[in-house]
Amino acid sequence: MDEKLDRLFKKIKDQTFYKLSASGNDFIIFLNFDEKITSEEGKILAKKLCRPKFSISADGLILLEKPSTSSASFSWKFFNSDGSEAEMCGNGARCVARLVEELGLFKSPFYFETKAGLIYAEVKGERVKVALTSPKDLKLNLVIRTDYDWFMAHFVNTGVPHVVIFWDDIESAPVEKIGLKIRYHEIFKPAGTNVNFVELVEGDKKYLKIRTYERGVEAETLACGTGASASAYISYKLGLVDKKVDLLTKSGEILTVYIEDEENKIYLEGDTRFVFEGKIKKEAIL
Ligand SMILES: N[C@@H](CCC[C@H](N)C(=O)O)C(=O)O
Repeated sequence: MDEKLDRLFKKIKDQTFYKLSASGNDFIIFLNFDEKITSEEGKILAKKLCRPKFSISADGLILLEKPSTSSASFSWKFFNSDGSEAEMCGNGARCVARLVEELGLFKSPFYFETKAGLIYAEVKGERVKVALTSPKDLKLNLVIRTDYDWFMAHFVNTGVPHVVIFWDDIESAPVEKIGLKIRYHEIFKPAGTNVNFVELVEGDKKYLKIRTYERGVEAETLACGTGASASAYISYKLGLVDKKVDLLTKSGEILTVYIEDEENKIYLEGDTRFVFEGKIKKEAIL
């Protein structure tokens, strides 16, 4: 094992890590309130521990840390499984809120700090509701040309960037083929974007079907909270759905989004699962 990894393993070998899942979007979480694990080490841990088959496997890794403001109970650093740091993660937010409540660290409702801003969380057993940061940079009716085809799409930032494309039959949506092309499309440079495919249900303004190609996972995930929120918000702005929408995710679980347009607020609610806690073995980071 190289010296850097050896030093990192010595730092974390006696620490408990936690694994939680929010509608199939799963995360490894460390309590890093002493900030022993640096950001650079968080990036390494995400890339090593999120690997399926060779390690724990997850869509992202989260370090919980002290807040920089008294209006927050804690802060976090969020890393995608490719090691890239993201400003926000809706399902990750639901998982950390469930964890800190279960561990008795904080009693919800509370706020916590992310790079996108303060996130409000309410925990009721396995069900967690979070308020995202206000949606920004809304762009409707974009024509996105790729070397494969052109697409009518919409864009909004719900803490992280999201493109939304309406698709007739979600089962047949080329999520990874087209997702990849749009995720890196020049109009979204340099940060890139997540890409959501959304199917409307005839005559039902309370229900959508969604699949998401996720930036930083560089694949389709089973659910994406900020993606569901972006898709519901854009559908609402286009007059296609009501203020409360249930979204059927790839995992088969339902995420519910509430749009408080007057406050420019989006609430995301769904179930969470607390699936594991334990210590890391050295081979998990080799
Ligand atoms: N799955 C997350 C999104 C996490 C961040 C995303 N991968 C990005 O880098 O933009 C969610 O539930 O919002």
